[in-house]
Amino acid sequence: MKLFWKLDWFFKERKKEYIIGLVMLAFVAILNLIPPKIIGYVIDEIAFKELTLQSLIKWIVVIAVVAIVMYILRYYWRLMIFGSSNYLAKTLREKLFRHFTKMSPSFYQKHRVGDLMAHATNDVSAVQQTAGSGVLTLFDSITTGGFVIIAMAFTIDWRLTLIALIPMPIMAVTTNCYGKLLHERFHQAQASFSNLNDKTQESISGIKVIKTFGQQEEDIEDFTKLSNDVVDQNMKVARIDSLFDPTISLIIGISFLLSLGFGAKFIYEESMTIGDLVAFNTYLGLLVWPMLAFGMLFNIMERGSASYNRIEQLLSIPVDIDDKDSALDILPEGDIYFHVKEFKFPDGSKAALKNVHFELKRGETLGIAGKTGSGKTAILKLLLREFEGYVGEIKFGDHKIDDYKKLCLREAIGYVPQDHFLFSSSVYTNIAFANPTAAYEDVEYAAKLAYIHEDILRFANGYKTIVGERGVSLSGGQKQRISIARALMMKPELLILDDSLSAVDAKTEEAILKSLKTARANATTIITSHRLSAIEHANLIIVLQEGEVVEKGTHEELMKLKGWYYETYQLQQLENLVEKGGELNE
Ligand SMILES: Nc1ncnc2c1ncn2[C@@H]1O[C@H](COP(=O)(O)OP(=O)(O)OP(=O)(O)O)[C@@H](O)[C@H]1O
Repeated sequence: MKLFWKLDWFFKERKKEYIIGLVMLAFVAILNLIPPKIIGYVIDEIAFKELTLQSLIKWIVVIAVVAIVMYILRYYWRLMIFGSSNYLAKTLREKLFRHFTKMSPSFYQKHRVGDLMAHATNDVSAVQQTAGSGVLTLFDSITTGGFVIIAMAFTIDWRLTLIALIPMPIMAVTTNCYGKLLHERFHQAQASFSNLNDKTQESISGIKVIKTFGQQEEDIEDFTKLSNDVVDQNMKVARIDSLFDPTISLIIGISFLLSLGFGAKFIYEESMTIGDLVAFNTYLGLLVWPMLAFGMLFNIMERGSASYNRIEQLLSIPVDIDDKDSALDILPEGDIYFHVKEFKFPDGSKAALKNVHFELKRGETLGIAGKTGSGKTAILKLLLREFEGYVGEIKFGDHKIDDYKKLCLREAIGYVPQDHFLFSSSVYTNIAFANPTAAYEDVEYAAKLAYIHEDILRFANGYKTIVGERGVSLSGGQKQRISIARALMMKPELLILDDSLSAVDAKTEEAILKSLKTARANATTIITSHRLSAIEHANLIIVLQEGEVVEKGTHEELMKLKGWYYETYQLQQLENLVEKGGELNE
């Protein structure tokens, strides 16, 4: 029942609907008492040979009116209570989604997507049930049960009522035991559903890899294992859940037996009429539902509270990178000042960056080179404030990057990541992502700068072509260039290309870089690349090795150093020549 207290914020929000719904429910419970009483009267009138056609019609009319009023009230309380419970699901889903969008990449490193989806669907719907069926079963079992017992005791016979209630404490004790067992089992059932969800999500998104490696059978086997586990865990729940109905029916059966035996005795002693006993037994029949509802209540509450605990746990994880109270609501602009003595990823064992220092004037270009895993992307992630916890200082314009609102910082940076992601929508929507109301000309201009315009015109539906998961397959280079166009649409103060030209040929790379230079004359650019031709015109180039800057300067200065940069550049030039030679010979 603790869950009801935890959800009091929601019940307060929808107070009016719940009060109206519960008042209607109480009226239904009262009206429910009328038919058995009438049946008792009619039977006594028959027994005493007093029944007339007139009184029979009168009772039939009363029962019909009661039935119609109950019909209307039942419809409206359902609308009020079940309708309102939908809003709880909506609020929880939105809270979770908002929380997910605030979390940094390290949160997503620790939580699996399928698990998060299970929280937002299965757990939310279990909690929704508490606010719908849970409230109903609790209130209905108390009101209907209470009114029926009062009617039995005060309008028929209190002695028989007490006798009929003798088995009830046994029911209270057993259902309590079942409830405790259920709680733990529900937790396990929800956790195994999360695992299955995670597996499904991963298999569907990785289907191409699975097929390429011919791993379908193994994948199906893994899936079946998890699916069996879900069944096993739910069977454990069902084994306890199934005990409720038989236990309650048995106890009600004992009550019937006792009331029949003692009722017969009271009739024999003439302290009760036959009509009273029939009415009493009909009331006892009315107690079956509140008892069953009580059993169901345990099930709903335990499932709901296990799910609500999971949701609360997730929502209580603090946003690790958040705005300061006094965060600046301005877009950063100006020079970049990057001085990091040391940075370790939260779950990294050794420093990803050590003594990385550079300064970049507004409008300049920085090139970052180095072997794979040397820390190039780590620098960018710190600039984007995706990670914190470094020793040092990073400034953008006049302020440290953590002095700005995160949203402002990100709005000033157009980031084209290595692993670009396109949404399942049109090319146009993908490019205009940061500014959905952008004019067609602006989108086309950005596409032209990224050298993707011509390709787009060749697609079947031009800018309206659907791409992404449900759309046409694009080449790696096309995806990269659409991602660049998307970043350019922001007209960012700082453009970051994280190895974003790796899938385009050298000629296209050169053309893109040239057009960026002219179009973004006063804006700063950072390019990381394995192909040094992409950064050779940069104002400053740094070469990283195991997180440390080992070479720093302009292209000419680095060539004179005759170090890693020089050797790699020479090698790549040679490869270029060989490729061109190949082309000439063809
Ligand atoms: N989120 C992370 N958590 C822990 N360690 C990480 C994380 N991201 C990267 N690393 C580690 O930090 C080091 C630097 O990685 P980074 O991605 O910056 O390299 P990179 O130079 O960009 O490589 P590449 O050229 O392959 O993209 C690597 O050893 C990598 O394994």
